[in-house]
Amino acid sequence: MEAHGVTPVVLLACGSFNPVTNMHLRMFELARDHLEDTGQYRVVKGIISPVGDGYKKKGLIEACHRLEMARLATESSAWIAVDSWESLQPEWVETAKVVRHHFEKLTAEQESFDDTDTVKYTKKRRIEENCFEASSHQKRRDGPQLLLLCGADVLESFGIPNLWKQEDIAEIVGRYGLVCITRSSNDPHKFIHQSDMLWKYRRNIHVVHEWVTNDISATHVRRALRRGRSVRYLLSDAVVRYIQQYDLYSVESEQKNANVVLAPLQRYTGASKEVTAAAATPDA
Ligand SMILES: Nc1ncnc2c1ncn2[C@@H]1O[C@H](COP(=O)(O)OP(=O)(O)OP(=O)(O)O)[C@@H](O)[C@H]1O
Ligand SMILES: NC(=O)c1ccc[n+]([C@@H]2O[C@H](COP(=O)(O)O)[C@@H](O)[C@H]2O)c1
Ligand SMILES: [Zn+2]
Repeated sequence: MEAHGVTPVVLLACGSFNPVTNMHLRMFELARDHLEDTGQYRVVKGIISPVGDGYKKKGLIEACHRLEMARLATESSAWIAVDSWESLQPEWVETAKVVRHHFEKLTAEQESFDDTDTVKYTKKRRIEENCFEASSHQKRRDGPQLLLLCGADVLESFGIPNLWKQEDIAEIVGRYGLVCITRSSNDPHKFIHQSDMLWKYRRNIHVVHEWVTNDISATHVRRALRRGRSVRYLLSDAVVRYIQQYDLYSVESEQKNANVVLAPLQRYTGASKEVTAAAATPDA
């Protein structure tokens, strides 16, 4: 039983995880501390959802390896797990759809958990209320609230033309909510202030300031690996061993999708699959 007024929360992080770094895991810890410190939330679970190969990002290695590395990295966590659904889809899946999928899964789990006559009656009444205003529709049910967890670069990517559909951004921040971790060179507060849509839903966006600036990025890690440099302590030891075992990151692997347009840009612009200089994948 939750303390009165405390909302259980599940955090969902979508991304390439190519490979998963210690900073990806830190994001979850930072978000949990921040949310629980408000006294309003209790974070019950964290989910890492690696993107499918259909995303076509430059240097993106096979999902099976990215999934396995994420599994190894989360083995020592009691509350963060990896979910393979997104990465197993044949085509790239919009993030709004991934969030929806996990929300429906959580709802189904909750329903099978509290399937008693009394609860059935309450649920029937809720269905009749049929209210979908902002993230309040999540709070009307007893199940946890689902929040998308991301770094400030992903939030700022909402402003890149033809990368995100406006209705998807509205659904993510309006219906579910977002936790955004600051990242060097990004200013999420300024970005929210400058966007009418994000400003409208600002109460659903939790900005977490990372005071111990940590600029690990998977791009830096892949660069170090193909130069034969150590990446120890940037990734968990099990992930480092796995990368060595399968010799995962090389000059060749970085050329994967080098001539292919990123899936969302292909989908929203109808661009041909071949890349032109202007449509090259943005790096983080
Ligand atoms: N150092 C960091 N600080 C804050 N957020 C981060 C950091 N590294 C990754 N993230 C966030 O983790 C999520 C997954 O990111 P992603 O897999 O793209 O990692 P990345 O390190 O940015 O990789 P790449 O360099 O390949 O883009 C994104 O929401 C991203 O913003
Ligand atoms: N329109 C969209 O839904 C959209 C666009 C761009 C990236 N994304 C997602 O954001 C994440 C970004 O990952 P990267 O930072 O590794 O590119 C991925 O999970 C990707 O699927 C979603
Ligand atoms: Zn990135």
